[in-house]
Formats: sequence, C-alpha cells, structure tokens
Amino acid sequence: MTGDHPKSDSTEIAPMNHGAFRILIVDNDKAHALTMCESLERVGYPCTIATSGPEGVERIERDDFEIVITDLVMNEVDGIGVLQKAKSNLPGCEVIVVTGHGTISIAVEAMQQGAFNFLEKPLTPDKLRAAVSRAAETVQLRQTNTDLLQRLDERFGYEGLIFADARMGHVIDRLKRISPTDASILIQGETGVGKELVAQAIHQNSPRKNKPFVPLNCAELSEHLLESELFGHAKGAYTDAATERVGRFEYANGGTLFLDEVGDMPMATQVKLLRVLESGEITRVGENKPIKINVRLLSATNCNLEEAISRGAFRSDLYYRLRIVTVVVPPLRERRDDIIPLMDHFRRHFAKRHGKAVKGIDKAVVKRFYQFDWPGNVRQLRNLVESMVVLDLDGVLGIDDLPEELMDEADYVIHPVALPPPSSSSASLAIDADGKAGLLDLVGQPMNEVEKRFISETLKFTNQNREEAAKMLQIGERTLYRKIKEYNLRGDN
Ligand SMILES: Nc1ncnc2c1ncn2[C@@H]1O[C@H](COP(=O)(O)OP(=O)(O)OP(=O)(O)O)[C@@H](O)[C@H]1O
Repeated sequence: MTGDHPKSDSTEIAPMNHGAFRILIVDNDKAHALTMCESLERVGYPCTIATSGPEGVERIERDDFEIVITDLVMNEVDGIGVLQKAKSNLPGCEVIVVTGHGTISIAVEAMQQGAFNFLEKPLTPDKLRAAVSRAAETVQLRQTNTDLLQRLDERFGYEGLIFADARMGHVIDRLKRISPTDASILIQGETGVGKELVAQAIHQNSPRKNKPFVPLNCAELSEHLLESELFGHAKGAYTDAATERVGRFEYANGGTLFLDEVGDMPMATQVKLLRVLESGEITRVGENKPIKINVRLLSATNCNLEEAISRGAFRSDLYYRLRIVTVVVPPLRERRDDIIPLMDHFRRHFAKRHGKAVKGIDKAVVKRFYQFDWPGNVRQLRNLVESMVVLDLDGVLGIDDLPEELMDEADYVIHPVALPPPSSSSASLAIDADGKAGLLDLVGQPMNEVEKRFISETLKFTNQNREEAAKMLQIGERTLYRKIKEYNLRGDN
C-alpha cells in the first residue's frame, strides 16, 4: 500500500501496465479494505486506502487516481458521495461501487451517477481483479496522450465540434436527425458553449450546404440598423442610405440565416420578422415591393425566452415559430469529458497557428482544467489555452502558466501575505534582515509545513479573525476552515 505516490507530470502515452493505474479504496471496514488492497497489489496495482467517506473525499481532492473502489454504505459521506466527488474531480477516473447491502435501486442510482460497475460482497479476488481490469482498460482508452486525442478528434469531431462526452453525443445525434429537414431550430445554451458552431454544423449537413450560411448577431445593432441588416433598404431610405442595400435574408436565399442572441431583438423587429416567416417574403426598408425568399432560419439564445415572454419582452407567437425544434447545448461543466479533448485540440491548433512547439500539457494542469467550472464555457477554455500557448517557454503547458482563476489556492499556491510595517503590530510576522517574512527558515521545508506556518502567522496577525485572514491569504473562508482543522491550528497557534 502506498500512502502517497509521485504524480506523473505529462500527458505522454502510458504503457499498459497495472502500475499506471492508481487505485483508491474507500471502505469503513478496514479489514475488508486491506483484503481488497492486498489482492490488487499482488497483481501490481498501487493502492491507497481511506477508511471513511470524508477521508476518501479528501484523498480525491488531494491526489490523482485512475480508479476508485468505494463501499456504498458509510456514515457521513456514502459511496454515492464519493462517486460524485470522483466524477467531478478526477479526469477520466472510473468508479467501482461495492456493497454488502445491494439492491437493484441503489445499483441503478450508482450507475446513473456514472459508476463503472457495481459489485456485491462477498468479493473474491478474481471477481475484484476482473472488474478492476475492465475499468483500467476503459481508463486507458480515455487517457490523455496526444495520439489518442488526435484520434478522438478525428473520430468524435463533428463538423469542427470536438466532443467526447455522452451528453454532447446526444446533442450531435439530435443534430444529425434535424439537419436534413427545413425546420426552424432554436439553439439554447449559455454563452460560449458553441451555439454558432452547432448552427454551422446543421447547415453543413443540410441540403442547403452549398448555399450561404449567413450569421447575424441581434444584440449588437440598434433597431434601425438591425432591420436594415435583415431586410435591406432602398436608396435614400435613411439620411445616410446613399445606395440601396441587400439584406441578410436576401444574401441567405436558398441557404440558412442564423440569428444569434435572438432574445435581444427589439419588439418592433420581432413583429416584422414574424410577418416574414409567415409570408415567406421580405420588403426592403423604404420599398413596397415584396421579395420572395427561401431561407431556413436557425436562431440562438443564451437567455430564457419563456421568462422574456412573461416579462412582455418577447413575442410568444414568434417564439413558437422559431422553436419548431430546440437544441440545448449543455454548459461545459456538465460535460466534463469534453474538457480534455478540447484543451488538447486547442493546444495543437494554437501551437500551429503561432508557430510554437508546445508538445504537451502538464498533468496537474489537465486536472485543474477538468475541475474548473468554466463560466465562459468553451470560449473561455479556448482563449485560455491560446494565451498559455503564446506565453509558453518550455514546450509544456505547466501549472505555473495558469492564470489566477484556475489556481486552486488551497492546493497549489500560497498567496503572499500583505506584510504590515514591523512596528504596526506586536503580533506581526517575523521579519528577517531582508525584510522578508522569516522565509529563510522555511527553505527546504515541505510545502504543507510552509502553508501551515503562513496560515498560523496570518491568524496571529488578525487576532484569530478568520474572515480577515482568509481575505489576506486570498483563499475562501471554507478553505481556511478546512486548513485550520487539517493543521490543527485551533486556538492559540
Ligand atoms: N465543441 C467545440 N469544439 C471546438 N470548438 C468549439 C466547440 N464549442 C465551441 N467552440 C469554440 O468556442 C468558441 C465559442 O463558440 P460559439 O461562438 O459557437 O459559442 P456561442 O454559444 O455561440 O457563444 P455566444 O452565446 O457568446 O454567441 C468558438 O471559437 C468556437 O469555435
């Protein structure tokens, strides 16, 4: 059994040997945990044991594992809790749930939450090893090496949409079914999830693919300009309309018009758009002559149109016209298995574009990317990888290259304490000759010792005011509470 294990540090191809699959066993029956550990270590799997749910969760937060085996029934945090933690924290990890109290309903729940397998006690070594071996094969398949990702790209990409997550797979299946039709489609999803890319994919797979795909963002233009963009205008229709202009509907004739951020369309324009959809004709601003058009309409929104309707900001009749079919693109945090293929895709893309030899991504970075919630979705991830590629010096995107928002301050960084002048507080930090906070005697100490000292000194400095200390350390209060407990820093330090 290994308490701690060295972290591997790149995304190079791992040979298929059992030693490459780090296993966490979570079971509050210590004897049972040891038996499982022994039978797996005999065939070369490195195992770590946690004898409670909370300890298992903490291990998952701290270390990397390829496989987690968890008992189902435990106090405080049960096997489902451990499963959820592993699924949200560990890239590509598989979880095997073990129970002596198995019922079909719990098994179903565990499987729905993403468990790889469900094993009932009593376990024989053969049964356990067979399950672990299958999980290892699956992990291996998904492992983040460049070649595999290249193939993932080719195999799972769909019209430029990179994906590997089952949720995105369902979206793509839906796209394949609706693309060949002429139905109006409303694409919903948070900003940056890839709605425009989805619209392009629909067009590319429709009979209209050899005709234009014309996008228009409805949020960027005033009512006046938007109508002119959509329908065109006659010469002299406005003071500055020196020439006549063809609108996007006419440009898109025979093809597809994509209205992005359709929820921001002014009410007056909504009325005109509805009329166009009902009649199949447009009239340029300042003209009377209707022009027949044959356009498929795709639209996208990141706001809740039903709520906009109830506020009176969006017409319900237009809404039902736009959403003959809807496609919902989930946020990236709800399809985490897309994160690693996307980051590697963008690494290669931007390395090529900027002429940089960026060959890999540090495993710790992969883990942070996987855990991060990506409020700006794929766009945020793309921009971040681009800036890391541009700034990279050593050919590997490392943890030091990560910007603040992706650093888990608790695990990876110790923010410097804002030092007060030495005389301002009797409880100030120890200052050495260079004015540094006693740093020299910390050199050579393990990182957790350094962290403990910093937290302890900061608490002294704030007279044990934890809120203030958390602010100074730039970590969340909850993280600070966890650290205080972990380092036993209660009371006087
Ligand atoms: N699955 C994907 N594979 C590859 N690139 C993607 C994927 N999803 C999004 N992107 C890229 O992320 C960026 C944002 O995507 P896109 O503009 O389609 O998002 P959006 O949902 O339309 O955003 P907004 O709501 O702000 O208009 C684009 O550069 C796009 O190419």
